[in-house]
Amino acid sequence: MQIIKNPKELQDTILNLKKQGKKVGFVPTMGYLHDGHVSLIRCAKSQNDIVVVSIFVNPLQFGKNEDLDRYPRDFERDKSICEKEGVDYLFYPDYKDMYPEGFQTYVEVVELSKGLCGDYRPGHFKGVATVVLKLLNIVCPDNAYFGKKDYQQLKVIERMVKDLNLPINIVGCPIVRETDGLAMSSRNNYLSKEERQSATYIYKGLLEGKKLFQSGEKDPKRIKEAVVETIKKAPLLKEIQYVEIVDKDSLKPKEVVEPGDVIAVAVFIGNTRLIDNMEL
Ligand SMILES: Nc1ncnc2c1ncn2[C@@H]1O[C@H](COP(=O)(O)OP(=O)(O)OP(=O)(O)O)[C@@H](O)[C@H]1O
Ligand SMILES: CC(C)(CO)[C@@H](O)C(=O)[O-]
Ligand code: BAL
Repeated sequence: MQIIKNPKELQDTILNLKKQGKKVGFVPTMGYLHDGHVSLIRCAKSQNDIVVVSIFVNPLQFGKNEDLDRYPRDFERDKSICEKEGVDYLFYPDYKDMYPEGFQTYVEVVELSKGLCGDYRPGHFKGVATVVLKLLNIVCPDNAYFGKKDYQQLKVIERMVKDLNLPINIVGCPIVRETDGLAMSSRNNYLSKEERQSATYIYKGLLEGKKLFQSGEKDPKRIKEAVVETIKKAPLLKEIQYVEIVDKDSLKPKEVVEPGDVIAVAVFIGNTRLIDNMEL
């Protein structure tokens, strides 16, 4: 596995490989890799000749009072996971490589960045779209892999790729969960033992919502109530930011719930903000 820090060097390397007819798969991450990331890497391995993983904690997508400084980082550990998974190139740029002096170009996917996390993390999806467009332009992949755990992010990126005619196939991958249902996330690392236990109520809440829908309920208010009531049982719950039932493509709230809609939640367990969702 080759580790490359310089964007131009990676771009030249990949363009050369593509001239040789190689198919390139790309998995963008912020590092502190877990089995959710590994599932994306394995999917990329199975569908491409060359796999590129990036690790970059993108300051542009963090709000002023968010966790940029304490976001977990362990490059050596990430490196050995990537090596073990057969990654070909690990892109590990510095801030100044991604945002050199004078940087002033941003991308905004206007409507899909509103609602859900967009309401609680102003500017977040502008930061995500901008860095992902840069990464896609640097890596020039045929396929790029994103987890459905960050459902709104996936939709924002799919839309950006479509709107800007990028010749890239975006692949959405299933959520990987711990055995008790908690969606894997680098931020789970912040949780104390008691908070980790409380966090299991998020998945339980989503399951309650799905169960109610499967029993015939179509009123989003009732389904939301069932989700909220269950999540409220979490002893160390600090705040439920949102529980919404949305259309899987437009992310607009539903009046009548249908198969394919998505229940999306964001909660604080202690000081840790966790998101999750479930397709109905
Ligand atoms: N449990 C998971 N299952 C599937 N994909 C995941 C999972 N967790 C993260 N991903 C995906 O991995 C990619 C990189 O995400 P990121 O590095 O931010 O990890 P994360 O665990 O989501 O971190 P965070 O705690 O910041 O949300 C994204 O496409 C994200 O959706
Ligand atoms: C897509 C991404 C790597 C952009 O920084 C990040 O938002 C993430 O890890 O989900
Ligand atoms: N996993 C999405 C990146 C973020 O929360 O900033």
